[in-house]
Amino acid sequence: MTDLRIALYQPDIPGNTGTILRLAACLGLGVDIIEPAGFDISDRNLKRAGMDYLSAVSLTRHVNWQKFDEWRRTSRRRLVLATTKSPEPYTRFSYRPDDILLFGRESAGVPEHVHEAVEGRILIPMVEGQRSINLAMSAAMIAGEAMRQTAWQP
Ligand SMILES: C[S@@+](CC[C@H](N)C(=O)[O-])C[C@H]1O[C@@H](n2cnc3c(N)ncnc32)[C@H](O)[C@@H]1O
Repeated sequence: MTDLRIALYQPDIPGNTGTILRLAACLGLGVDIIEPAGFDISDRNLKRAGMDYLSAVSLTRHVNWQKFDEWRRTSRRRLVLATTKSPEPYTRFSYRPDDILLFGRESAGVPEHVHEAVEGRILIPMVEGQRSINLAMSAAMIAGEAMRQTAWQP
């Protein structure tokens, strides 16, 4: 497998997940949802944001972090975590075409053990004093840079 993927760690807000699923459907990116999510996949706000694009997404749901991590290690993929706690700007990181871009939950990011399990940690630099960028916005920015560097073709 060589597809670039977006993974969402226990997402809380269905509209963000729907927006990311629509982005992935349009760009041909795979998506992994690491459960438990804070909503059901049939949530009407997810459907409103994802619209009819949802049926076109290559989506895999993983029952928990452990199962997801086992799967991605077996498939020898790197995990690249987007986090406000990294000093490394996302534009300086060298992406591979089969990387999994991992994003934390809206309420709390990812726990420490997930932070430690990944191969890369990247930051979208922000103005001093600002806390974080919307999950779907940060996914679009980082996926865009990874696609640019790896000459991704939908
Ligand atoms: C709304 S933010 C989470 C904020 C959360 N309170 C925290 O402390 O991490 C949701 C996710 O978007 C991504 N994100 C948001 N802003 C980011 C930034 N400036 N750099 C890298 N990732 C970012 C991260 O993956 C983050 O876990």
